[in-house]
Amino acid sequence: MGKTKLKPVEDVNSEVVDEVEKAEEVEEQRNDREQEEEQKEEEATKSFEELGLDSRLIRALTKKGIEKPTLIQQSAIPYILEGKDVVARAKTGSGKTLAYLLPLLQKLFSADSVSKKKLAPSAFILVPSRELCQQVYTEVSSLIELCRVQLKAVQLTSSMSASDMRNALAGLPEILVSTPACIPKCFAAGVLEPTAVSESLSILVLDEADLLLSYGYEDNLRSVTSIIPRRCQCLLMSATTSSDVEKLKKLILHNPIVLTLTEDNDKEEAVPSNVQQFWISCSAQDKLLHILALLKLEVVQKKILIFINTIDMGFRLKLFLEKFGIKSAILNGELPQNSRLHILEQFNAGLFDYLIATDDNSQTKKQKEEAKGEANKENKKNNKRSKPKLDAEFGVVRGIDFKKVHTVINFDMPQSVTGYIHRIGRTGRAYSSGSSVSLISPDEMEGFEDIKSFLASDKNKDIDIITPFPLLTENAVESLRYRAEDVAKSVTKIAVRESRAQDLRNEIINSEKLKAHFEANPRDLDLLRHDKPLSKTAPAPHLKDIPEYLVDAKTQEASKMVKLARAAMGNTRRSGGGGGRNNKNKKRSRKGSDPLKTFNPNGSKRGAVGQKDGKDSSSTKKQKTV
Ligand SMILES: Nc1ncnc2c1ncn2[C@@H]1O[C@H](COP(=O)(O)OP(=O)(O)OP(=O)(O)O)[C@@H](O)[C@H]1O
Repeated sequence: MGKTKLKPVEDVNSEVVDEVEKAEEVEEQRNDREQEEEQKEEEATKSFEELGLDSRLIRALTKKGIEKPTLIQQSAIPYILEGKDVVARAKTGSGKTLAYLLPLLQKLFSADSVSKKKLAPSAFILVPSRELCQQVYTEVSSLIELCRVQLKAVQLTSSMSASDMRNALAGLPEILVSTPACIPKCFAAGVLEPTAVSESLSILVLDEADLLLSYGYEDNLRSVTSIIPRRCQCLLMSATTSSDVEKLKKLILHNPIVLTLTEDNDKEEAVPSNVQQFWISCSAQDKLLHILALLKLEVVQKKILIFINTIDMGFRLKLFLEKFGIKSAILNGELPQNSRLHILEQFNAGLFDYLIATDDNSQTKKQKEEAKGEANKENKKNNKRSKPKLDAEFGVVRGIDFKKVHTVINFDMPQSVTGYIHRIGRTGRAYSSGSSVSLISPDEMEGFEDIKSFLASDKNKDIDIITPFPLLTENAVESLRYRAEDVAKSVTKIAVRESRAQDLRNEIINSEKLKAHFEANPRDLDLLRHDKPLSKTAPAPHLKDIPEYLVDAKTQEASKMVKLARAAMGNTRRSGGGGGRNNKNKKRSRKGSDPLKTFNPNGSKRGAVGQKDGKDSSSTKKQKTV
């Protein structure tokens, strides 16, 4: 039974038109900024050749579909090739990984390092999480393979046994990718000799530097820095600034070049301008209803990454969506490592469209302590209902390159501005575009205001960079209320607890299978699916399909446009985004196909919003935008 009285269509329309106008203003500003940015980039664009990169690397990049360097790559590569220590801060998704990997590899190409195998690696790349470790290792290995050079990279994780670590290092790799915790572990196990490291190490990279200390790696880093030779080149990469980065800078670097591609005085730059940010106000209980409306009425584009703050909420959401025939997968720090990596790979490969993730920002600090405590308690058998062990090196948000995510949904709001920036940064990577929708309950409003005021441009303080989501009418949401509330009631705490335990058991079994499978077929992605239903009963047919009479005309149109846009964007997607600024026209056409930028609640004809003001829609550049 609907609790809220439905508004007359005219009221809804005028509300939507107001939203449209506000959104138009923001969009105008965004367009101007983008144009300025593009102009700046065009003026400053250098090719990879001009940056002094080796032809083998350039060929490898071409094979990956990457043709032009991003701004941070243009700035950092020449300095790194010169041998300078560099601190680089640039927004999420701006290509920082290649900014250090390309010159690092080029330096190792030199005959000296290739011919004389050393007793310890020449380069250490230290990252805060296992997921990132895997990602960087995959990237560096593929570059080595494509360049056809005799270099070897290995990755170590602190869960590896001493003998596994010894085996990994036996081939005398030039590059070691790991979390900082592994290095002291290698020293303690006699797998690496500190003196050999002092002699061999020529490059040290600290990636996602802003996180390394907060993840509790300070002691580990100190034991590494105590043996770093003075001649070793040190690189520090981060997306946000923090006192931790300053601390690391002092601890490790010598007269570094500091490259800052996000400026403090223009903080909205912290989030890429190709990400449109929206919000929806609703009560905490109504969040399930709103996410159902967003997904079921298809007014947001896939693929979609949904952030929640607790593992239980993740399962509740998955079970809830499942009842409506929406399949999703879950990613959290309680899952075995192999499963996590596999879930990421499958999501990136496009095997499923919805991923529900908890991130480090919301829980890792607290849970890390729990994780450490759990590890210490591991042998105590008395606690029958002890919580599952969490991985202290889990980190799904920071630095992870989710491929082709179009929409990020904050089902729960992150607890800090930095957390928000990193979450939103999972879309709009490199040259692609994306959007975000945050569901804000009254309790979260204060934090949301903080985020908004942080992101507000100093130049335009009054313009909200995060605007109300325009494609969901109240009528459309209310039409689903009865079903949503009914189903939400059926997802009980017990059902959530049982599903969580069951999922963990399944993934532990999967993880063993995966371990063997990955060894035999490292590239095979299709062994196990992670978006299987948790509930034993199939979704009721009447919940799976929303009948047309329940959806108002505006929402139907919005949904149709989102679908069309998706198809169009799929067909016109640029490979790797590498065409960069040469593809300006393509960029425009992508934008033209984004319904969040073209939807007009007054009717299907584009330009009607401009016409409402008596302007000729065809003559106004920004007539269309929402
Ligand atoms: N020059 C380029 N042209 C096109 N795509 C690129 C380029 N450089 C990197 N990319 C792609 O952009 C995506 C984001 O790159 P990367 O993960 O290095 O970003 P990042 O700056 O490290 O982000 P974060 O701060 O979130 O870690 C990757 O998929 C990468 O392959």
